[in-house]
Amino acid sequence: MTGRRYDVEDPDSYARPVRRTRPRTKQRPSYEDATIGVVVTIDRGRYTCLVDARTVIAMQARALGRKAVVVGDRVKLVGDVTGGDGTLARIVGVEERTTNLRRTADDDDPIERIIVANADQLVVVTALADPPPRPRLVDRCIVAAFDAGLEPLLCLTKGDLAAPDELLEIYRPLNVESVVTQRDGDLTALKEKLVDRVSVFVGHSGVGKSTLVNALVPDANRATAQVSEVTGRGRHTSTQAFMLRLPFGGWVIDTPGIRSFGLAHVDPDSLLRAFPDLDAICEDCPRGCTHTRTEPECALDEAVAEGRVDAARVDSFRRLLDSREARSGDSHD
Ligand SMILES: Nc1nc2c(ncn2[C@@H]2O[C@H](COP(=O)(O)OP(=O)(O)OP(=O)(O)O)[C@@H](O)[C@H]2O)c(=O)[nH]1
Ligand SMILES: [Zn+2]
Repeated sequence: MTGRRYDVEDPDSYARPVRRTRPRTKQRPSYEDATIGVVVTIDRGRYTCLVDARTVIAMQARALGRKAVVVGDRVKLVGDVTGGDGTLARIVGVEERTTNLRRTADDDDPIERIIVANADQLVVVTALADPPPRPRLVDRCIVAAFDAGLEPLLCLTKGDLAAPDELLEIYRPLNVESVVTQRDGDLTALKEKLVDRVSVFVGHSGVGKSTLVNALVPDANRATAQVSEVTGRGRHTSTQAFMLRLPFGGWVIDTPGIRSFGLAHVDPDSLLRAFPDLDAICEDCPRGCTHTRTEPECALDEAVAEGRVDAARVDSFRRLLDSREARSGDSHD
């Protein structure tokens, strides 16, 4: 078993207090000499981190407690951080996150989870045809993005099969950015949106997400294969998020295992924050107003009636609010 060689050295030796006579708080090592790495993928307790251009495999030190480490996290590494064959570093800390993309517990998975940390854009990949677009799923992705403080980007694939106009019209009132792509087509517009940013790609099976990622990161397959070789854990099962460096600057995080976004944790005001114009209007709402269609005194209705805001925009915002409710068919399969 290849995993054995990792056990030669006790992975928790760094975390253990050296002198037991000191007060507890002072026993903690400061890890001032820790190296910072970015977690690019996780597989059964092995964290693949990038330190500069080096791949370093690590495991969590016990000192970290039950704190979850996710893809995109910037972590403090100690121990052997050379990335040499058979070496294993330890994660002793997680840097504060700028964003948290999360999903609520659902039937498939009873735990609320952070999926990805520190991303700034959510690329919702949808085919214009084959398979047909599923606007409700797109809505739910957009809600997850706004709630997490990520900017949504609609990426409409298979532009050779159908025109994007109808779908774009649905999202126009929300001012969501979009690009249309097709296989072997010009990706300049998409690349311009991705450059120097950390973008999470989501989309259900068959929309052409892999085709896209492979076109953007020519050695994507090699990178994932290499990691499974280094971790000695067999071929990458393709169920874990995987962060890849874009050759033109920035990162993409492919999320093959994310089949749905549970949204029960999303409260109306966190979504409202993504709509500053509507947010300002809602200052006049009664306390506890949820701004949905059924609210009798929501200030949005008055604003629409007085022509202070585009009715379609309010409608679209409320459609997003409604999409939080779970329904069968919300999975991306
Ligand atoms: N016509 C057309 N077909 C495309 C385009 N992009 C991808 N496809 C095809 O659509 C199918 C699905 O593409 P994938 O890239 O495997 O899709 P995926 O979203 O990664 O799907 P999974 O691998 O199941 O997660 C493949 O047969 C592709 O060749 C496109 O722009 N136009
Ligand atoms: Zn309201």
